[in-house]
Amino acid sequence: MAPRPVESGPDPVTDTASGERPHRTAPHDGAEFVVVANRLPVDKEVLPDGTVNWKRSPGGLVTALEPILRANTGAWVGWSGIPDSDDNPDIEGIDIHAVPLSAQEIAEYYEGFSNATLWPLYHDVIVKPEYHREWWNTYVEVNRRFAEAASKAAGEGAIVWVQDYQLQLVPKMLRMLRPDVKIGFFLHIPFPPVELFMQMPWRTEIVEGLLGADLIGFHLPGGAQNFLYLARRLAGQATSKGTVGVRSRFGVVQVGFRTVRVGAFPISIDSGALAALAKTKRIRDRAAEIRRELGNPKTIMLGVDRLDYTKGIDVRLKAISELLAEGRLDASETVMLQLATPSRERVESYKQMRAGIEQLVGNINGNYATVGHPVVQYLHRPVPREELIAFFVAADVMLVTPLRDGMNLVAKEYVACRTDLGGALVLSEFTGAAAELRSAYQANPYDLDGVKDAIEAAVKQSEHEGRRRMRALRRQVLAHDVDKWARSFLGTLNAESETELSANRGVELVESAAPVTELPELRPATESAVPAESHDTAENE
Ligand SMILES: O=P(O)(O)OC[C@H]1O[C@H](O[C@H]2O[C@H](CO)[C@@H](O)[C@H](O)[C@H]2O)[C@H](O)[C@@H](O)[C@@H]1O
Ligand SMILES: Nc1ccn([C@@H]2O[C@H](COP(=O)(O)OP(=O)(O)O)[C@@H](O)[C@H]2O)c(=O)n1
Repeated sequence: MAPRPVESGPDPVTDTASGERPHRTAPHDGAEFVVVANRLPVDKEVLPDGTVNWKRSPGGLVTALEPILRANTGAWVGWSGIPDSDDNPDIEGIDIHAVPLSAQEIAEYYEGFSNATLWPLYHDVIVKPEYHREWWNTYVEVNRRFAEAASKAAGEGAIVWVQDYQLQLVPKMLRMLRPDVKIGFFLHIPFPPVELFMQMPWRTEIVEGLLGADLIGFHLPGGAQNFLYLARRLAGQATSKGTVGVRSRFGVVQVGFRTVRVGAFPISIDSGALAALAKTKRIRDRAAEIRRELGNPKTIMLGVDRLDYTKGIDVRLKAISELLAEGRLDASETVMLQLATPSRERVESYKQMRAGIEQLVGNINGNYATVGHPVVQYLHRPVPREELIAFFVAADVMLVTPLRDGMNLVAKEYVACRTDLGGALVLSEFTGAAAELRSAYQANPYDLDGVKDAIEAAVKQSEHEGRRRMRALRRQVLAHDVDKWARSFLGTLNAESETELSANRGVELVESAAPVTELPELRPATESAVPAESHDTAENE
């Protein structure tokens, strides 16, 4: 069978509802730089007196991109997070283009295809992905609306940066509407192993959707390599064959006359700002107060997560329960504080997981708490930013145990906050962060004995060992912040020729293959950090 070119005619992704090819929208004195993300960079807050306030979202993406947006006539295309709302908040310096979603679209595009199909499929099928044709149709339709909004927002020759798994069809749709713009795409979650991706009924459409971009970024080289393999096998495109590096040795897919680059750009946090805040008297005083409020135990362990089955909250609770049973942890001198932000609460797998975790918390406290002294303290609510930073400063051991996580910014935030070189980080090997944070106490979250050993080692570490490890972790996190992430991605997107990217010289294209339906013989690496190549870590420098 002949290879299917990406830009071949009528298909469900790029055709309009009327069956006509989309028209290029009229020109373009819009923004020079456009971010397209599922969510807007602001959250709606209704004050007690009824007035509406739009608060900047706390995430790293907004922090990293806001200065670039303000410096360049920037626009942001996204959903407000509210059903059926035509709110279009005014944000100084950023042109906001809200994409309204109906209740049905939220159910089918956001909760359905994004979070009950793609999310579990891309996270190692920890729960079973659901494949429903109506969800897919709504995903296509909503992606089209985002592409149309981006097309309207972008000025002639603009740079458009599309974010994440909810919008994988936007690059191709936008290219059809606006061939003049430069398109980047970044995937914030893992890109799955080929064998798992092949389950997806619409796998070719997704690969082709992404190939509409000029640069496709992943957190880890393994994800980039999985994608290159699929571009060759499913979309029939010629691809480079060398291994992909971190912010270097970019892969290449040749799509007709267009060259699509594929690379690894591990995201990070605003580490300098966080460290500065963590050092303030206000935060240090609050951290000391938190320790007192928790009864001044010898060891405070902390978990900070969205309540998501990928985060392995159950793993750490089971490990703690067994350590207490075996007398390796003493309930009278240990407190585990688990902060869990409510997330995707209408998705069935999230409801089930919440019930399981709350039962584990109850079991541990039932067995080991004394009156007025629960061993596990569990808060199911959002926590204000400064309070969260004080928790990081107060905690002796940070537990980050996901079964799979694209990056995990919490691990980096904890490290950034430990300006005192105190504390210890227990980190799952299956996070993106594990490839960089080599001096953490790393463990395989599927090996409960290994997790227990890592927790025990972290709790019992000597001060000297703790300082040595934290110093190395901090070097890495401070040297590689979110600004470096945004600059390296945009710098690569903007580089006109391969020779501008020194690492990209000598790319050899391997021949394209016909699309396959059977599983490939050669298995590219999973996106796992195991076995991890150390990302050019300042830690090791
Ligand atoms: O928008 P929600 O459905 O409420 O979910 C929140 C975000 O979760 C995901 O975060 C991922 O991105 C992080 C930053 O790159 C990364 O560290 C983490 O490992 C990922 O899970 C999701 O990718 C975002 O789109 C969501 O907005
Ligand atoms: N209770 C909580 C939990 C997380 N967070 C923040 O949410 C972000 C979570 O990012 P992450 O990369 O660890 O994981 P995802 O939730 O993006 O999958 C971090 O910036 C946390 O500080 C929060 O503000 N409050």
